Amino acid sequence: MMAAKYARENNVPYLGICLGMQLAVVEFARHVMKFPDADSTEFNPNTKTPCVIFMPEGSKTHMGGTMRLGSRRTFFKVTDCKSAKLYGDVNYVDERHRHRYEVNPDMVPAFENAGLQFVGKDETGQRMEIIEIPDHRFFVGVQFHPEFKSTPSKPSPPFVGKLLDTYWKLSWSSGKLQQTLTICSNIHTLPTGLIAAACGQLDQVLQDSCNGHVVAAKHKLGDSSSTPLVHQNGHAQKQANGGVANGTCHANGNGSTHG
Ligand SMILES: NC(=O)CC[C@H](N)C(=O)O
Repeated sequence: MMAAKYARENNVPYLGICLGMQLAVVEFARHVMKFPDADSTEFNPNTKTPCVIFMPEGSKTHMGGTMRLGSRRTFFKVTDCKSAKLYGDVNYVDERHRHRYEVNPDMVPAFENAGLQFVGKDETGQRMEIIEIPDHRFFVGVQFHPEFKSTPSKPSPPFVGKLLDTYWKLSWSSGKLQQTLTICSNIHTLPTGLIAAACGQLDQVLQDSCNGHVVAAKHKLGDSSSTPLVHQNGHAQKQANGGVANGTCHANGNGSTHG
């Protein structure tokens, strides 16, 4: 909660996942909306300001069966937001879930009046999936777990966005993000991989760096049309001289070694 407060007040990039989003909401209620006893009923069942409440899915009582679990759909309700841009301006995303408590839907209008946006919701509009503070450089909370679908060569968009914004204070306004990424992608430094990941081109960059080249990513954010050219979990054969046969390389290992 202190980390969320510090990030919010000091314009430090913040990505809250599941409980991280819930705590950011409680923090916002306490310190922006001035409800000192705001809480999650998970921690204080008697709070007079229950901003996060038990919202079971499936059984309402059976322990173990009350969890909102697995892949669920999130619809973007605000199209001009950072999360929608990161996911490639899609209408919805499917991400994995694992929780029982959620933002109290009855308090959403009050939160929105105070400047907290609920940019992603489930199909009923009752379950809050993504929050953002529009005035902040990068303050994003997700009720789902983006890490579950994140892989080395296709990192999840919220993580890429947080890292990109940490390295550069990006301009997220319409049309500017692509321009900023194009400029950044010409800098041949560590973030080349990050840019490539954001553009769905990490496979290409890994392939080219195996061949001794470093290339700038050119495709637009969210464009996943590039064809993977390397083994992501692969079986390329490493030669005795330490080289990799056929110019192939691994994103995360498991190659066999000869000699
Ligand atoms: N995965 C989590 O962070 C769980 C958050 C919270 N304890 C819930 O069940 O809602």
